[in-house]
Amino acid sequence: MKRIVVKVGSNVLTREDGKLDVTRLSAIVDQVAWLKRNDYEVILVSSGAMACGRGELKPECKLDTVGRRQLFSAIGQVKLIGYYHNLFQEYGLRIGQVLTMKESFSTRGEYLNQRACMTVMLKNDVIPIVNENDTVSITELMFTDNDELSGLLASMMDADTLIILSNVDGIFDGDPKVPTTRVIPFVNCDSDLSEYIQDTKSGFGRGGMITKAGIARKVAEEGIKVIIANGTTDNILIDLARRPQETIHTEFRPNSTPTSRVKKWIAHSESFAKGVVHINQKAEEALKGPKAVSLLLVGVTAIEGEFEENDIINVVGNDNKLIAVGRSSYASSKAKQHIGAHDMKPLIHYDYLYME
Ligand SMILES: Nc1ncnc2c1ncn2[C@@H]1O[C@H](COP(=O)(O)OP(=O)(O)O)[C@@H](O)[C@H]1O
Ligand SMILES: N[C@@H](CCC(=O)OP(=O)(O)O)C(=O)O
Repeated sequence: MKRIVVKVGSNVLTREDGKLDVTRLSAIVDQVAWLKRNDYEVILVSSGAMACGRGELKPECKLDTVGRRQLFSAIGQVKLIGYYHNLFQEYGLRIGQVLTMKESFSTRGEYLNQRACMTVMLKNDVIPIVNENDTVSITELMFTDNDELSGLLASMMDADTLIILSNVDGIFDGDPKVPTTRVIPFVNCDSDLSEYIQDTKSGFGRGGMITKAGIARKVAEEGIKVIIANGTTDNILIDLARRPQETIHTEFRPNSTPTSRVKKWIAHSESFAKGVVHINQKAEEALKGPKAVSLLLVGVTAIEGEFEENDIINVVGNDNKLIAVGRSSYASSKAKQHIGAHDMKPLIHYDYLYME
């Protein structure tokens, strides 16, 4: 059985007037039902709460961005999940709602709890329908958008494929509005797409194509195939499953050596880091080299923050650019005492070191 995470973006589910496109939502349900009949396990990450709420009421007074988000998503999520419930029920399929937030993945324990929740649903043939809990996740620890959430889930659930549905056919080799630009069919983990992607977002989306491509690359590096395709195209999910070669999309080719489960967790934990470790040029070269190496204290030049053994820490080079994320084998107090020291156990063992 193949496990797929399907992310349906705001732009797929929103009409031009900002309200929910029920016809499109229904078409997505039809396609997911087809996937289920064809032995795919599906986790659906669905945006659309705001779109659903927007059409429901006119606020009594002028609201700021946070207030609007809280109000509309609170009303909208109920309606959104109601549509999914009714439409999937027509196919005899059971759904479950998962509202989550970035903080719910911040420790290994919480991460495993989220995984257990999804696993028990899949085992019982329930389709998880996931969205960020927009009513309460308003801090800087918000997901950039649901692309980030779907990448995290695909990685956490060891999915075979992550399909990100947006309102474009894939990543274009220039501005998608220019008629001469074309969709890039394949992207390798090490390709640089920065010259192609514009810093524009479609009407109702949050992250834009830059974050989508960043997430896609990270997930593909972990050994999961990532597809970016157009969710407004009829039967796109069925066509991607049945005749991918003839179906327009961008595929991020998965790395052939899959990442271990614990590294996958670390890979998506950068924002929960409790400390920052600065390393010298030689250490940076060693980490980036072809051999698998641990980070030794001898290459460390400075340590910021207070952390305990097993906390997540970020590793930066001379230019302060993030090089790696890892799990510390020391508390910061002890590590700071031994900066530059030889013959000590590694600060981050290779098994717990994820290179950016
Ligand atoms: N090179 C590119 N190829 C495709 N889309 C691009 C590119 N550069 C920028 N974009 C923009 O990214 C948008 C999709 O991202 P986003 O607004 O976050 O959608 P969603 O809500 O579906 O996640 C497209 O509508 C397009 O305007
Ligand atoms: N959680 C929000 C959507 C977040 C968002 O816009 O994400 P995206 O569809 O990736 O641009 C909602 O349900 O309205």
